Formats: sequence, structure tokens, C-alpha cells
Amino acid sequence: MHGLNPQQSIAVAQCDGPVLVLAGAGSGKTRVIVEKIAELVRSGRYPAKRIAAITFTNKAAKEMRERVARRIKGDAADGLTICTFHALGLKLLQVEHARAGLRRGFSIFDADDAASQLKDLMPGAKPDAVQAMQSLVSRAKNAGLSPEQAKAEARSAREHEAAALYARYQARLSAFNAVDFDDLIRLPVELLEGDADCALGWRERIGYLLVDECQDTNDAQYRMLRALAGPRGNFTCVGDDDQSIYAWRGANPENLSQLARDYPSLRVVKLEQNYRCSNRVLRAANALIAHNPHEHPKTLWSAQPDGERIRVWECRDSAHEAERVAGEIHFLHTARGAAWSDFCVLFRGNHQSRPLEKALQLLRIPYHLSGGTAFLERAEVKDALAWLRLLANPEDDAAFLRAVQSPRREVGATTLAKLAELAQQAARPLSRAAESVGLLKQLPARSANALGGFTDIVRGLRGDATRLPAAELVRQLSERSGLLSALRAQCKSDALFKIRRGNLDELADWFEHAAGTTPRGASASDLAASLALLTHADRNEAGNQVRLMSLHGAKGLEFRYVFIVGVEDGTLPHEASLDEGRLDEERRLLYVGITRAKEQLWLSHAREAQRWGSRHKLAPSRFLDELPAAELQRDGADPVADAARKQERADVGFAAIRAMLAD
Ligand SMILES: Nc1ncnc2c1ncn2[C@@H]1O[C@H](COP(=O)(O)OP(=O)(O)OP(=O)(O)O)[C@@H](O)[C@H]1O
Ligand SMILES: [Mg+2]
Repeated sequence: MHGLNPQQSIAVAQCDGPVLVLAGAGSGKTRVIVEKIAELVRSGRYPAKRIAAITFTNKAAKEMRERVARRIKGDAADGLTICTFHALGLKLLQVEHARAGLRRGFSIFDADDAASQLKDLMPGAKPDAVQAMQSLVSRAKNAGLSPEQAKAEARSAREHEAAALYARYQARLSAFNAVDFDDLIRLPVELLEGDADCALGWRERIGYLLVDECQDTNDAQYRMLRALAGPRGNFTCVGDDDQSIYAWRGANPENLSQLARDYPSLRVVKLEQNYRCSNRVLRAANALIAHNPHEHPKTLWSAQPDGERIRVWECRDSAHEAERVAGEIHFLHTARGAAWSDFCVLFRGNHQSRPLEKALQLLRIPYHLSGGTAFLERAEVKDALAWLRLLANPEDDAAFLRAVQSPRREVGATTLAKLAELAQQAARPLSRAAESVGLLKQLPARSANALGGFTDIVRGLRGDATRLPAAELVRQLSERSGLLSALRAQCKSDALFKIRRGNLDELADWFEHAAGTTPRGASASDLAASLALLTHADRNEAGNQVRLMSLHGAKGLEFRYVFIVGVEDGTLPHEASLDEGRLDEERRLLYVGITRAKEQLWLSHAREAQRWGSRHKLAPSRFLDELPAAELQRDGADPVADAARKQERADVGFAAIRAMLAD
């Protein structure tokens, strides 16, 4: 079957009843999902519109869509659902909004919006305290608890406090006709589990379900899967317990074993051949992960050549480390003709990208940083989105509050507080209260005028919102809202203004693109809702560029050359995991990193770090000692090879300089 091995073929062919593919990195689990979708459609067992595949990120969804499109000819793939749990939850809620107690066009609060609501509900609380409460509330939601259940289950005083806050926070969300990210899973679960008709309807809609990276589902997502699959359980889940790296976000790899308990007829398929990594890389990965406890040890072998030994670099500090990485990339590109996109540099924490960026820029190496300063977090983008949200949903008070103050107009905090009071008395959302002449009369004339001006603009745009193409709406609203001219006034230089206006153009482009790819030609307001689910990394595609990303972000990907920097005790494993006994998860993280490499791998660590103005010593990661020495080549271990390499590198360097002079 299309170059699949026998085990993969079994997993693909098994279309009735539940299937779990449990296998190590690079063994072709994602490939099984892609082939299986193609097979289900081609065989006519399920039309594309009755198949849903769940991926861990939007980016992975996009990639899978492209891979499937290559396997299925023509329009047979139309209507296929490939998305994240959150996006599927959103889709479900958009259809079932009435059952979920929401009105059409409800808003999605991102983590920032949620935090600001909680802050508001905790007057005087320090940011740390707000954050702590936010994560407790989120944990309760991810465990699938309603406010009432959270209250009943609370044991400690803190949990009682969190449960009470959860109830007030939820009341506020529903007053705003809004949901947060966690609700995109929790509410569908509540609906599907509590309403048999609704569940049946969705099982009819989604005849076959496939889930990638199943080890990283949290409890609420697992329940969503179970509720959607129903007792018949027509699904294929694939996962690897050794790659579970999201425990901190509530992921529970136990769900893999739970599947067998919930579905006694579960067919478990194991894959043992790794097609990705060189043999050395794979042997090193296997040796590392063997240090974690395993109920069922996995065997994973590779028919690939041994390949180069794994380079272990000891560097002075992170700047030196970055220079070596950039130098090596430059060398392999120039001397061996590797494409920039063949390289990936991985790190534990996002702050580690800075020295790398500097070093790459110095050598003029094009790079792409995933999950950097989130595009959607930029002020002008958030402003434009608030406007869009308000156009979509007049009851979105959070959007109103942001839009009415961007750009600033003569509507101050006092006016808004007064308006909120009036709105509450009249039981209306803020934007409706601001439109009511009767209510405005109770405000000072200047503020009332300013509000009137604002609502005129909103009304005008709302009239055009359904008529204009999505991208055009973004452009018009940037102009007509005054956002653009405020931005111009605010920017000290033309260059800066260009960059920030560029962000708004990018938003418009994104809308144009997204509207073109959604089947129903989604309106700008639908898009504004789904945009909340996207991250910078998802939206922004890398071209022929070196990729910089966190180990967490690298899940599922593969590259010819992989560098992992900062392999130090305290960095990887991370400081916080040393005393909390979460070493196993850190080890899995390194396992994920190592198994991204197809041909060659570099692990580097620094001797010193600068912190709070003073230097301090760093020790190499304890994980390095867990790798088989025979597969490693440490600095200085092979002076002859080192010298030869240096010479080759110098030659390439001279050639480059000569070429530059000739230009
Ligand atoms: N039967 C096969 N023959 C040849 N190549 C294969 C086969 N199966 C998978 N591959 C290739 O092996 C590589 C790894 O496959 P895939 O990404 O599906 O693995 P995975 O198990 O999902 O990995 P991860 O655990 O990292 O998510 C890909 O390049 C894929 O094309
Ligand atoms: Mg995969």
C-alpha cells in the first residue's frame, strides 16, 4: 500500500472500530494518518466531509492538508476537516451556540483578555496572584469541571477561592457573550456528554475521527474525542508516550492507556522502524529515553546509514555558542550546498534565540523565528482586531473598551465607568448603551459627543462589513477608525510608521488569504473569531530560511541538520524541573529534539552565563552523560579531523571573500 510497511498498512486498512498506533519518533505515525484519510476517501467508505483529523497545532493542520491534497485528486477532498481540538470545538459551538447558551457571533477571549477580566474581579491583587488564579481556573476547566463542580471538589482554601472566582469569571464571560480558549473544549464536552441528540448528530456528521500526537491531549480533549467517537469508536489515534511534553499544560499521556480501558476492542498497532534519523542519532535517542521508566519498552530501529557522529560542543558562553552555530551553518551551506531551510536550531526557552539571531544576522543568514514576538500581540493589530470583534458582536464589551480608546478620543476612564453603570442599569451591552441618545444625555456633553462620533464610525463600518471583502474591510477600518492617522502621529520616524502600518497590511493580507481558503468564503467577523486561535508561528510561513524554534514547537517536524543549544544543567533540564522531580519530562523534551534530525546533530553547551550583571558557571547537562560515548564526538577529541575541518572552512571563507570582492 503506497510504500507503507506491513504494520502501517494494517493501521491504514483497519477502518471499523478503534485503532491506536503507538510508536516512537519518526516511525511514520503522521504518515499513517495522511494515508488513511486518503484511503478512506478513495475507497468511498466515508466522504471527505464526514472525516475529521485533529492535529496539535494549526501549522500541523495546514501541512497535513497539503499532504492529503497531494494524495487525493480533484475535489474529492473538499469538506475534509483537518484542524486542532480548539478549532473543532469552535466549529461545534458556532453551530450549537444556542444549546451552549451563547448568541451568534460570540467572542473568543484570548489569554490576555481573560487575564484582564480576572484582574478586574480581583481588585488590588498583584499580577502574580492574578496569574496564579488564572492557571487554577484554567486547570479546573481543562479537567472538564463546571464552576459548580469545581466548588464541590475544592479542598484547600485556595481552591475554594479559585472556584468562587471561576464562577464570577464565567458569569462575566456569559454577560459578554464570550468564551475563552478553555471553553472551546469544555463547552462542547458538556454539550456532547449532556445532550444525547446533539452527540448523535455530531457522530453522524463526523463518521471517522483521526488524532495525531494523542499523548498530548488533556483530559477535556480526551473526553471530547470519546464523546465524538461514541461507543462504536470509529477512530485512529496515533501517539508516542515518550514524546509527551505538555504536562505543564494539562496533557495527560495516561489517556493512551485509558483508550484501552474505554474501548476494549481497541486494536493497538506498533511501528518499529524509524525512517527519519541516521542510525547514530536514533541510537543516541534510544539510549537517552531508556533512562525513563517504561511499562512496555519500545524497540525502534533504522535502516539508514550510521551517519556522522553527534558533535558535542563546549562553548565559552551563549554568544560564542551562537557564533559557532552560525559559522557551521554558513560552512555547510557554502561548502556542501545545503539549503538554509535544511537547518533548524532548537532551544529550551525563547530568550535563547537572541544571541542566535545576532550571529545569523552578522553572517547574513536568512532565518525564521517561530513563536517570537507574537504578531497578534502587537498593539496596532490588537486594536484593529478589537474593532473587528466589535463589528461582529456589539455585545463584546471587552472589544468595545479597547476600540473606543484606540485611537484615543475624549472618552476617559470616568466617562467609561459612568457609561458602564448606565449600561448595567439598562441591562445593555456597552456599545448599545453608547448608541442610546437617552443614556448619552446623562454624560457630560463633550464625552457624549466623542462617543457619538465613535458610534457613527462603528455603524458605518458595520453597514459595510457584510458587503466588503474581508481584507478590504480591514483596510477601510484602519482608515476610518482613525487608527492609521493616530499611528502616524505616534511614530517618531517614517521607518517605524512603515513597519507598524506593515503589520496592519499583513493583517489584511492574512484575511484575504484566509477568506480565499475557507469553503464558505467566511465573513470578516467569522475570521476575526478564528483568528484568535492562531499564533504567529501558524500564520507566518518560513521560506528558504534557517528555522529557530523552541523544543516544544518542534514536535512532529524533521530537518536534515539540527542544532540543540544550551544543553546545560539548569537550562535543559530546566532549573524548575531539577527540584520538582520533573526530569522525565525534560528528558522527553530532549528526545523530541534529537529525533528531529535526519542527518546530523549538534549538541552545544556554554561554560558561563551572564546573569544580573555577573558571570556564573554552567555545568553540561546531565543528559549528555546518558548518551552513548561511541556516538559522540566531543570538542578536541579528534584533533586531526578538527584541523582538517578548520582548513576546509578557511578555504571556503577565502573563496567567499574573493567572490564578494569580485562582485
Ligand atoms: N513506510 C515508509 N517508507 C518510507 N518512508 C516513510 C515511511 N513511513 C514514514 N516515512 C517517512 O519517515 C519520516 C517520518 O514520518 P512521520 O513524520 O510520519 O513520523 P512520526 O511517527 O509521525 O514522527 P513524530 O513522532 O516525530 O511525529 C517522514 O519523512 C516520512 O515521510
Ligand atoms: Mg508525527
